[in-house]
Amino acid sequence: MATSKPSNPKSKTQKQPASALAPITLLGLALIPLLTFSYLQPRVISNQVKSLYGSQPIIAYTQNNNHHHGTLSNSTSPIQTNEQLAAEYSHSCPSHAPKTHIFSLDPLIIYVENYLTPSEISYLLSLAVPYYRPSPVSKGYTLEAYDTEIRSSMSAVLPDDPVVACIEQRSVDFQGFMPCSRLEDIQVVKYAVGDHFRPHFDWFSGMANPRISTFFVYLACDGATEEEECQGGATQFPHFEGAFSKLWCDSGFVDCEDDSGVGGVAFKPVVGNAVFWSNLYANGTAGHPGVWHAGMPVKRGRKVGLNIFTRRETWVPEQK
Ligand SMILES: O=C(O)CCC(=O)C(=O)O
Ligand SMILES: [Fe+2]
Repeated sequence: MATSKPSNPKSKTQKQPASALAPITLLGLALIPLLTFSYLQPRVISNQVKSLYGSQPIIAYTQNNNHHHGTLSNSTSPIQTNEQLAAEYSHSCPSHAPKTHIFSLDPLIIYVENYLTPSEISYLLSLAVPYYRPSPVSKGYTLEAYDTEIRSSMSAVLPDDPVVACIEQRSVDFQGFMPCSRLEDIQVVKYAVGDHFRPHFDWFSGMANPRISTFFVYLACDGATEEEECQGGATQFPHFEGAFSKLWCDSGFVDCEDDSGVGGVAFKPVVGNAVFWSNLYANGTAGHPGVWHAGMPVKRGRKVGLNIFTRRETWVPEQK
């Protein structure tokens, strides 16, 4: 069953439960031309960035079922164009049932297969293009700073958009139907060869409104040719101390040949999949040392990911 769509996709208000959908669906149908029109308009987006979008190239990704990282291939379902996807998502968010695996209870780490569909991934990759800027780092209490020794990559804060709104809704529903207002604007991050993010917490001490959780979703891991995959670029949790089944290695989700010698666990960039973790201890205090994590250097090709951060309280864009 589809999830209803807020009339303003970026209003980040809670969506209606499915049972209350009928009148809203009718209203939604009546609003389609309006929303489609609005999708084609320039949007004012978070803080600094203002831009037009709408005619980015469509990257044809297809479904991959073989659990290895790389681009998506061998589709069974047709890929929608960006325009089709935006029109559909403006009407209602489609149902989506990703497959979840608890990796660890303490810290809480959940692995999600197919968190995003191939069409959504193509869409986000196109949407991000005009917004890439060098990725900032947060240093203690200071605001944005740049230090490529700590973090080298390009980040794109995504604009107000119907597909983004549905992915945000999916992300708060996953977390017990939280209000959408707790989410930061979601961010695409792109790593070329040699790019990395040194070990860090997404939460830091002194954050007035801490990031309580993170989704990191893999959008691309590709190389020079269509068949080639990226190498490196795992998301590593060097202080993770728990044991896990060898099946995590066999599935291709965890890099068990990691040669960095630091132990812990490293998740490979498997396109479409996500790692979700809580930055908190079970009693709600931040931050759990087991989720200290890094984006390992990319050794070949490019890796693109999506950060979805949830705050404890309503997120105010200026807030760091
Ligand atoms: O690139 C990764 O695997 C992790 C990225 C990350 O930790 C972040 O952007 O905060
Ligand atoms: Fe991080």
